[in-house]
Amino acid sequence: MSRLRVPGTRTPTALALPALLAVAFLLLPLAGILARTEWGAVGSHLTSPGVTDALGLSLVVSFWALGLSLVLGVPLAWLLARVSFRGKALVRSLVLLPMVLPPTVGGVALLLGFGRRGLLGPWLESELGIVLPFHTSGAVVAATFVAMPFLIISLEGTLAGLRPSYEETAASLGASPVRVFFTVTLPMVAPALAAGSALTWARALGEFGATITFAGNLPGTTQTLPLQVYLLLQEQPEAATSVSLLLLAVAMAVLVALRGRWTGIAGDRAPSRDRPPEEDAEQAENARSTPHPPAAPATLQQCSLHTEVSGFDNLTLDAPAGTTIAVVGPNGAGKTTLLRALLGLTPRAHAELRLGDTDATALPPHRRGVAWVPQDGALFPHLTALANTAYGLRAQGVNRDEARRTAQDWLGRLGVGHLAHRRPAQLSGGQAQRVALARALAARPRLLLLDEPLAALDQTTRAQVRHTLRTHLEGFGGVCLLVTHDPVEAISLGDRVLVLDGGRTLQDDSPAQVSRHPRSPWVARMLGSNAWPGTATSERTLSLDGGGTLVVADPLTEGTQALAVIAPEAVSVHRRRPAGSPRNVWPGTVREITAVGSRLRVVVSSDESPDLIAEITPQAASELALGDGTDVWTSVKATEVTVVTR
Ligand SMILES: Nc1ncnc2c1ncn2[C@@H]1O[C@H](COP(=O)(O)OP(=O)(O)OP(=O)(O)O)[C@@H](O)[C@H]1O
Repeated sequence: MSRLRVPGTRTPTALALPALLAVAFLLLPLAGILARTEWGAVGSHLTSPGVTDALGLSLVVSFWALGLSLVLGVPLAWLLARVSFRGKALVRSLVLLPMVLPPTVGGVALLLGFGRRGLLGPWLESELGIVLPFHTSGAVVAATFVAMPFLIISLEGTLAGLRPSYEETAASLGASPVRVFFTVTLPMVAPALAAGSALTWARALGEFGATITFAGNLPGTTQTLPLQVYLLLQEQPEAATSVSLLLLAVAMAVLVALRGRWTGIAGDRAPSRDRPPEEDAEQAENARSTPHPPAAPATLQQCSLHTEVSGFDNLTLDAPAGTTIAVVGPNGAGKTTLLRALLGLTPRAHAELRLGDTDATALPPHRRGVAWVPQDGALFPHLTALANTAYGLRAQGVNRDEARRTAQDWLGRLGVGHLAHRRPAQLSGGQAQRVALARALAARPRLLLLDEPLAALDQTTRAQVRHTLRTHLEGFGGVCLLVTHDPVEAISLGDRVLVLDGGRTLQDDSPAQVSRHPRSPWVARMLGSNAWPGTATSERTLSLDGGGTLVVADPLTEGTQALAVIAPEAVSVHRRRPAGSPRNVWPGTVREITAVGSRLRVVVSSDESPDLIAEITPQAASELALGDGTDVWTSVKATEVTVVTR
């Protein structure tokens, strides 16, 4: 393997010298221990009764300290990472304090807090009969005091970095908060928890200052190994060296085992692209495979939807069972807020929610029966596709075998049955989306929420997954809300299109109706049409907001605000001014030509009208010799203009 050296990064001598000195400074004491160890006597030193007693005590104390740190520190780390409360910065400083405090000062503080004459000590003694100083429990308290911060800070950082969508999705599949914590949160932070635990244990094992100050140095009771070393150093220096060697070896072993982990390898890994080589072939095969027929109605809940949302979003929505509603709208329109309100996951909007006969308004997210597929799928990275898919059923109390059978069946229906034992990192984007959908459907939701389910996929995969999605949405008994920015998705998947703007319903119609009569320029443009707002100046004339006039066929009342929608296919492009029937003719200049499928979209700018998009065949474009900057005439028949009054 060749090493790459960035040009111009020669090791500067001025830095190398002090750096080498620093390494030597750290190394020399360790070398001293190794050099002065009487190797032949190490065995007898380490097996002498005093040392074995101290070793046993050290293990007891350090593991108790670790246990206490886990019991107290994990909840504290969770609160620090997840809950905002007053005084949080102060609590965090308090947690870090033992790391920077001289341990003897820590010992004095413990005496004043928990000692016989401390704040809590007398109560502990009179009520519980516990006296900590000169007792093993005192050594445990001292070790916990100095070691627990290592656990808390490593865990807090990882928990804070964990995307909430995993836990929220788990709740939407029916898992209670406790179940979510043990089956999603903890496994995902396991590497950080293990690293923090190892450091905490090592720190507790090596604790000296606070222990000797608070708990004393009683052989067999509080005299742990580090205290033993201190004692031996005065009476038997060779034995002290051997015990030091043992502690050094333990510390090194912990560091080697941790290599780099402490700095936070969370479970929240970016999906690696380490797909097995057979993947592409499988994907191709997968694309060809026909999905299973939609789920049998018995496994699905046929529920209608009635909701009244207030807060940032203000709308009422009614839909019979089996309806798919495509939710569209510009950025910030409140689409995600609507979904989160239905899930019960946001304080920004409140949803009165009725699903079939059930009033779900007051139910917590995991009892609503509202399954959510977030944009990235949020498949649990520590579980296989099968376990991911079985998750909702398990959370709802279905036994393991049955849950797995049903999950396998759903994966099969979505054409990814053969990937059941893969982890999410070993799936392609399209496969992961199918698994995420299988997971949501397997949980038998009453309402299904899909947040841009195809956004992360490339064009080809998108078309395949869209097809799969359509097949399964047709078989889904409940109502499905599907947020999308893609007009093709909205029109091809939605039975209805709900257009939001500023948190309100702008339009809620069938796709055909929305395409024909878009209620805002944004919707019209999203659907690819020309949309010109204006005001009627006579029965058939619209004065356009962007300048110019437009003659329309539908009669208008003077003064009416209206939106004129012109499909790009209805725009004709000419090199000379056309004679004859069209009532709307403008001179202009070609500003842009782009290919859309087998046709060309031509954008024409004009001084007499707003920009106009025309769609023509490549043959027509070549006959007209069109290019950027070509002077042209455009025309639109009055009968081709759809007028939507506002
Ligand atoms: N946690 C939050 N705190 C405060 N404001 C928020 C929060 N989340 C969203 N918003 C604001 O609420 C409004 C609606 O946001 P929302 O995410 O629902 O929009 P959206 O329609 O999903 O947009 P996009 O298409 O960009 O995803 C936006 O103005 C956004 O800035």
